[in-house]
Amino acid sequence: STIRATLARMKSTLAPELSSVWKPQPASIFVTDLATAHRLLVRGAAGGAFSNRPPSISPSAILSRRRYQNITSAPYGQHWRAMRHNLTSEVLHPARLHRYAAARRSAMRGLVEDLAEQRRMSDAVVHAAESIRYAMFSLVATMCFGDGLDRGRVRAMADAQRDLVKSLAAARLFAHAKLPAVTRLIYREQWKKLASLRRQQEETYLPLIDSRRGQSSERPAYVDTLLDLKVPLDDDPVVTSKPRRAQRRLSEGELVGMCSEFLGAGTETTASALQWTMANLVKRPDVQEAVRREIRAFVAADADEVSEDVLGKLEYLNAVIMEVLRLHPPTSWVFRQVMEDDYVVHDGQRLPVGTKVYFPLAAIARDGRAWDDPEEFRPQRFLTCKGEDEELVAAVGSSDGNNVKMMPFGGGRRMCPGRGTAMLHISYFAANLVREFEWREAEGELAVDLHPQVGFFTVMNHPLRAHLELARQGQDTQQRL
Ligand code: HEM
Repeated sequence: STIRATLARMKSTLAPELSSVWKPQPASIFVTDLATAHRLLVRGAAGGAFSNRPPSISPSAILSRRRYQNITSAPYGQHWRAMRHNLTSEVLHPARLHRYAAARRSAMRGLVEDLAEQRRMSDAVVHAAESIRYAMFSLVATMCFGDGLDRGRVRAMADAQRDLVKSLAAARLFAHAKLPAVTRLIYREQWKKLASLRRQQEETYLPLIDSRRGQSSERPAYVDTLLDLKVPLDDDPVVTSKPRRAQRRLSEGELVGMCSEFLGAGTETTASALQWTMANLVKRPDVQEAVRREIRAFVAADADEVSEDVLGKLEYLNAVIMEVLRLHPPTSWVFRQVMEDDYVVHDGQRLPVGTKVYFPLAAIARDGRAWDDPEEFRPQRFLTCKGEDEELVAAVGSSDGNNVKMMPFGGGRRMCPGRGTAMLHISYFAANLVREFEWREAEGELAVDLHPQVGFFTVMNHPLRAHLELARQGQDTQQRL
C-alpha cells in the first residue's frame, strides 16, 4: 500500500506537468532591431496590452510556487496595478523622493570615507566595486525599512542578497522547468540553497517589518506603504481605474518578496551603472577631467558636496551616464509573452498565444541604424540635441514613446518605475566621487577591463579597482579625509 500511495502521489504531481511537456510550444522571438522593439514594447499590440512577462525568475515567486507575486512577476492586472501604483506614487514620485535626501547624503559620505580609508591603507588602490555596491544597498535598505538600521545587520543583508543574485541562474532552471517537481528533485542542492536564502530573508526582514507596524513616521519607508496597502481580493486581469470593493492586505510572504524586489532592483542595477560610469571615466581621463571642470563651474570650492539641486545643471555628466547606460545596460533583457487577449502582429502574422518575445537591450542599443559608431564611448552624442532634450528623454524612454533610441529601462506599461530614482542616485554619487578623487587606472591584473559578465544583471567581468588621488581644491582635503 505504501508503493501504491507513492505511485498515486507521483501520478498526481507529474500528470499535469507531463501533459504540458507534450503540448507544442510556440517558437520564441528575439527582437534586436530598434524599430521593431519600439513598435512592440512602446506602441503595444493592436489589441490587448501585451504587458505580461513569461513566468518570472523572481526567486520569491518561484519559491512560493507563484503564491507570492511582486511587481516584476505579477501578471498584468489589478493586483499588479495596485502594487506598482503604490511604489510610484508613495515612494518614487519626485514629491516623495526628497524624504530620503538625508539617507542619500549619509550613504554618499560613507562611500567617500570608505574609499579614502582604503587608499590610505593600500597604496591608493581601492576595491571600488564592493564599496559602491554596499553604499547603494545601505541607501535602498533605509528607503525600504526606515532610519536607524544596525550597520552589521545591513552588511549581512547585503551579503545575503549577493548570494541570492548569484543563485539567480539556478532560479532560472526552476522557472523554465517543464517538469518542476522532477527538476526540484534532480537539482535538490540548488533548490535547497534557494529555499535557505528565502528563509534567511524571512528571518531578517520580518522583524524589521514588524517593528514598523502601527508607527507613524514623518519619513515613511517603503515597508510602511506596503503595510497600509490594500490589493484586490481576487485578481482581475482587466486593468481599469474603477475601485474594487473586496480588498485585502498583503501577507507576510508577499511583504518579504516585495522588500526583496525593492532591495534587489534598487541596488544591483544602480550599483552596476555607477561602476560602469567610474570605469569608463578611468579609461577616459579626458572625459573625467571635463566632468570635473563642469562640477567646478557650478559648485563652490569650499562646498561640502555636489548637492542634489546642482545635478540638473550638469549636462555633460548626465550625457556620460546616458552613454554608459547605452553601452552597458545593467538589465540585460526585457521579456514579454503573448496572452489570450493580445493581438500582436509581427512580419504580417498574428503571434500565437504563449509566444515569448525577448528584447536583448545591449544589442538594441548598438543598432547601427540608430547611432553613428555605436561601439564608441562618445558622451557628446547626447549633447547634440539641445532645447527639448529630445535624445535625453528618448534615452530613458519617453512616456509617449516618440524618438526612442534605446531602452535601458524597458518600454511601455511595464517600463521600469525606478528610472528617475536611478538617475538621481547614479548622478549624485558619480558627481561627488569625481569631485573628491582623481580616478586613475591601476596596473596589471587590477587594470580596468570593460568586458561584461552578462547574467540577470550585466556587471563588470572584473570588479572595478582603481588608483585614487585626492582631487578637491580649496581646503585641507588631506586632513578632512
Ligand atoms: C540603472 C538602474 C535601473 C535599470 C537599468 C533598470 C532597468 C529595468 C528594466 C529594463 C525593467 C524591465 C522593464 C520592462 O519590462 O519593460 C525594470 C523593471 C522594474 N524596475 Fe528597474 N531598473 C533600474 C533601477 C530601478 C530602481 C532604482 C527601482 C526601484 C527602487 C527599480 C524597480 C523596478 C521594478 C519594480 C520593475 C518591474 C516593473 C513592472 O513590472 O511593472 N528599478 N527595470
